[in-house]
Amino acid sequence: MQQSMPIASTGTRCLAASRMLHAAARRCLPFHASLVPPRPALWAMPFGTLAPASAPSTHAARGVDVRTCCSVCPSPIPSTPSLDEYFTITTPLYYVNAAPHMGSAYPTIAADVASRFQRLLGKRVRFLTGTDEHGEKIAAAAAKRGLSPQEHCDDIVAQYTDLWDKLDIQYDRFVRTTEARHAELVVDVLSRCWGRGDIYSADYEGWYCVDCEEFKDEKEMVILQGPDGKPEVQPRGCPTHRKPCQHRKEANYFFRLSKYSREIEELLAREDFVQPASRRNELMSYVREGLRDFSISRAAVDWGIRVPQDPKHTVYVWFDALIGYLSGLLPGEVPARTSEVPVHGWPASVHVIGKDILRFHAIYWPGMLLSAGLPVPQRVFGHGFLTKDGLKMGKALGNTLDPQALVATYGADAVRLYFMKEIVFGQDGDFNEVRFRDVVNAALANNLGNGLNRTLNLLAKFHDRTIPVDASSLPVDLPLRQLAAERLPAATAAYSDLTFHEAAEAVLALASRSNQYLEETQPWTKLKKGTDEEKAEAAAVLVAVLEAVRIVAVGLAPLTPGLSRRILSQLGFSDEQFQTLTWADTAWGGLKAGHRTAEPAPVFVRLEAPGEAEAAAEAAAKAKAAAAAAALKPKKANAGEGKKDKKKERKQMQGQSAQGTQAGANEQVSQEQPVVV
Ligand SMILES: Nc1ncnc2c1ncn2[C@@H]1O[C@H](COP(=O)(O)OP(=O)(O)OP(=O)(O)O)[C@@H](O)[C@H]1O
Repeated sequence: MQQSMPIASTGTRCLAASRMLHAAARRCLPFHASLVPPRPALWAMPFGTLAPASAPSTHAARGVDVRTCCSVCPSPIPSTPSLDEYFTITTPLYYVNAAPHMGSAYPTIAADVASRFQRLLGKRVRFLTGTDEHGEKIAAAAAKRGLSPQEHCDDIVAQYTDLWDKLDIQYDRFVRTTEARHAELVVDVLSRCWGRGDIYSADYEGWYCVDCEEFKDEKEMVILQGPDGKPEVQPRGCPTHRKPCQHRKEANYFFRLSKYSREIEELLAREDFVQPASRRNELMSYVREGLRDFSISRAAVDWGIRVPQDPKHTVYVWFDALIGYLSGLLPGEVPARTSEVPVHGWPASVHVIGKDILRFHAIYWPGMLLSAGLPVPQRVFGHGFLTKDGLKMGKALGNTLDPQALVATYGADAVRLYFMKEIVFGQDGDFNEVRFRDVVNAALANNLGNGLNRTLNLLAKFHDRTIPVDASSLPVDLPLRQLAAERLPAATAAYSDLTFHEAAEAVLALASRSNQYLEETQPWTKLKKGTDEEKAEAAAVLVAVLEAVRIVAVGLAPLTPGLSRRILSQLGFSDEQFQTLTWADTAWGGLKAGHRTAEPAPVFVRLEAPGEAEAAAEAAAKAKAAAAAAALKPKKANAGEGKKDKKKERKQMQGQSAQGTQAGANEQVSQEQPVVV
């Protein structure tokens, strides 16, 4: 554990240093020297600015490792490679008061999509997710279940990791705030803030929302309606949780947030710090009204990290949880020290969070980081709410949608695509299951899956599953090639901006156009009866469609990784090739003459309502039995027979192979798919 210095001496040393800013501090501690006004905003400094190689440092002069020599007087922060090489993204650290719901899955899917895209770009991605496990709400939830808080947390965390696996979430690190290393880092950060004179003891009185774990300003509280529509006796309530707030008076330790008002205001003035931009104004006016210090300890809460300077207190759950973004980045083998943080992917490129916790991330958190001598995150994205009857879906209200059931019924790709495509990231959105099936079927089953299957069947029938010409040899003004050149850059920009619905639309437009192109050109006719020239033209159409679908598969890989893998497998690419894709693979020209595709099989099974799926399966089984019975009867010459055969043949040529029914089978399709190397 980190040593805890007596408060007085800690404060004295730092205070002394800051009084001597122009003299000794400048000589001895570059960190303190950085406080000498005028100074540029810390977030504007590139890595290494806090500890320029040329800066005089007594630490360095003494030959001491600057990262570990001093935790009380903050040591200089070592530099890391360029920020451009990194992409560090975080989800909220979810509060484990109850099982995850669709609202918990939503930002995690978004962060996964963003990080998969950045990996394709070749960035060194750190995707951090995890859980916030301390505080009175957790202790109460555990007691209600007759479990110890730790047992309760372990159980809920297992539900999160299981859900992330089922949703195909490829995180790099799952942080838990009950980890010993996390506690060590919290103590270290707290000691730094203490050392800066930013922590003091005071009484506080106010209205507390236990569900938010936050004191509320009276003016933001809402009048709650009683069951008969009349205001309740206790009229003050939390605007998010619609529950009464408790009036509390406590002696706590406070963080001097007000000291960082100017820096935070400057930070918010930066256009790209808080996104979407519409959320910035709200925060700006909150800051302009004057930032108040916030309490960072609780005397009455046992389930938390002890404040080493006063062990009667535990660290306030928000001060504790935010530091999870730092402890989660530290690899197991390095000491859990603040000075290690910037060499392991900090600052975050983006924190993805809900709009409910924007104030903590865009105001309190930067204040804490500035005090601890760390860079602030580059971007904070406050997404909207999934709602039910106009209210935020949440664990506290219990009005949730179960993502486990949704994935079990429809598969991960469908869930991922729907929420990213249909709800503008940043705005609120409602869920409707019928619409969900319609949207996903239109995009993935009809346009993409069916189009691919039809084309592959034609290729199998007329070209022995072999690509006849290089896709790169097709004319640059070919409609599909032109559209790909236009839409893929749009998708690149949209993924970078976290406007996922635009990315999905840009890529899917190519899938839809491919299907249309197939209808327009009708290659099956020419392939069957055409001249040599016409046959060559039709072959080129097949290549163009398959190449477009290949590009769609790469372009959709961040959104629907399972489906993309299945498509590429159908196109004859190995699993290894899928694992090593890059965004450059969205360029036209990947399919080469002589390349063999796989035996055609559906890549996406149409979604149907659970009951309908069973009914359809039953009907299919009956039809099969009837066909088998009919086959046993002696055949009669029949004029209609030839026609039927023709129809059947045409259908086969168009590749309209019977697609299965239930979407759960989509995952199975992927497992059963032969991978052609
Ligand atoms: N309805 C929702 N829509 C979108 N995101 C949500 C929703 N509910 C929770 N989240 C995400 O989870 C984050 C908060 O995590 P937390 O574990 O506190 O969830 P919660 O369900 O809101 O909890 P509670 O209902 O107890 O307040 C939010 O900032 C947001 O990113």
